Amino acid sequence: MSDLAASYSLMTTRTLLRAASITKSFAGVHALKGVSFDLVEGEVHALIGENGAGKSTFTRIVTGALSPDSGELRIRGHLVTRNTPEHARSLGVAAIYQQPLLFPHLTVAENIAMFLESSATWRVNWKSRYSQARELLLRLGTNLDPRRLASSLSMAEQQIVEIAKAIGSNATILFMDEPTALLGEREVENLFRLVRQLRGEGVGIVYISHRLEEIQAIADRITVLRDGSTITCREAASVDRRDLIELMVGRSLASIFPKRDVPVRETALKVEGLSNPALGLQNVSFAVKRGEILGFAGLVGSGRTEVARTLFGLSPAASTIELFETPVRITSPAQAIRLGIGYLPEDRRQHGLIQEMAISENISMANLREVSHRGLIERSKEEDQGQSYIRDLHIKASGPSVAARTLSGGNQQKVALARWLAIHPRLMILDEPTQGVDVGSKAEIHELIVQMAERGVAVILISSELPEILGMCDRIAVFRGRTIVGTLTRGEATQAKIMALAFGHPNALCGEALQQ
Ligand SMILES: Nc1ncnc2c1ncn2[C@@H]1O[C@H](COP(=O)(O)OP(=O)(O)OP(=O)(O)O)[C@@H](O)[C@H]1O
Repeated sequence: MSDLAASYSLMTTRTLLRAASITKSFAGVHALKGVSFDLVEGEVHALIGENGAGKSTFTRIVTGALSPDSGELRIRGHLVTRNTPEHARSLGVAAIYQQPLLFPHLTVAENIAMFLESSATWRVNWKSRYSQARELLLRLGTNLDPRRLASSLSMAEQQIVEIAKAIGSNATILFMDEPTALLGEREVENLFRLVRQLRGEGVGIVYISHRLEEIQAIADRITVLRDGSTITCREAASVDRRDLIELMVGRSLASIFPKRDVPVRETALKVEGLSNPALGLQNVSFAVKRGEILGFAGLVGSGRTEVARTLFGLSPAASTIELFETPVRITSPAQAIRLGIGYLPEDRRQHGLIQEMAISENISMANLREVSHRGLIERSKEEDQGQSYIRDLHIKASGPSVAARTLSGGNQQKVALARWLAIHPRLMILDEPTQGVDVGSKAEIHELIVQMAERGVAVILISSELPEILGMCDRIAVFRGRTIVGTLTRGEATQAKIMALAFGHPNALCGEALQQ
């Protein structure tokens, strides 16, 4: 028996979950070829792997959303032969996903109650619903109002409600699939504090993330999946970031942030005193040149995404901006696209891909002219275009005609990016472009961004990952309170300076102040 098999065959009283040789195929795609994994009480066990390695499929099998083709699954000592979401929940399994799944027209308290109360509870005790919700949210270190409608919450706030739901159900086995993807630094710290607290209470946490710094900060053990198989399980303290990357991709990676110096050309976009009362934006001023990558840093809700939405015409501003020396007032996304503006949004479920449509249709959507002849879409042209992006962006898919929903999260992100590359933008706004993307693909997306800059595209890069912002950008505009509070050049920017500006530390107003 191999060391790996031996370690998985040991089942102690502290073992919460044990999966052995799990396999799963989808119409010819071998998603899991033999996954073994175990989780003990009071540990954070990270599950990592490239996009498409099988992490979500494994999660869905343990949470009862999918049945495995073969293999053995034991949850808290029970051999699970026919799993369902209800059964998994009754055994103490809960999961939090990267994309919150709240009912938008219900309040925070109602969303939590819907999840925790049985449908047989007809008499609604509003007072206890609200106090229960408030108590859970306070445990998470937030004073979010339980009476707020879910539709009014930011992505980070929605994620916090998801976590409150899981915690409220007293889960002892908690899957967290990219839980920090939509959170800012402060929320991540809050979450980690809570994860440690839960671990101390004996909860076992399966932590899935592409952010290796996070894995190293929070995990006790790490299991690496590659192409649907378990490659290794290690003590977190015994491996470094480079080891993890090599174990995940099966090769070594030279550089994660490959920013090359690109000559900066004339001004592409000049924004002066931009306000958008509907989004709370006030007096935002900045400029970005062709060939330049301008970073937008700041906490979630600080105004970064709101500026992007305004520039793309999703929520029009009252005033004009100057695009390639021409004053324009952008009132719709269609107009923005005609003017050469591409926008990869942060929330790809809402504004990103159409899940039932083919990869090629999703890619051609914003520039149908390129694949049409005399007003009619030529499917073969569309598929050729899809195939070339599948090749260039290393999208893991069997072909351009498969539905977007069959792709793993990271590969969907690449399809969303391809859509905007296909419009040949002059100004590209990328909101968290590498969110949920594995390290290898991340390096590829960074390379694509640099190539865009080399072709003279002006790029605005919004990211909550400071190493990404510092590694990729020529200048960094820092947001706080829905305006820009300062910009830093590549040379002067440090993580500490950006954080100080973002949090409003009085001694940290370095860099050129934009609000003069
Ligand atoms: N419903 C489905 N139909 C067809 N193929 C699927 C389906 N669900 C998953 N797959 C395939 O199974 C493989 C594993 O996908 P999975 O989503 O588990 O990967 P992952 O490790 O979670 O990736 P990511 O990090 O991108 O989220 C991928 O090749 C994916 O395309």
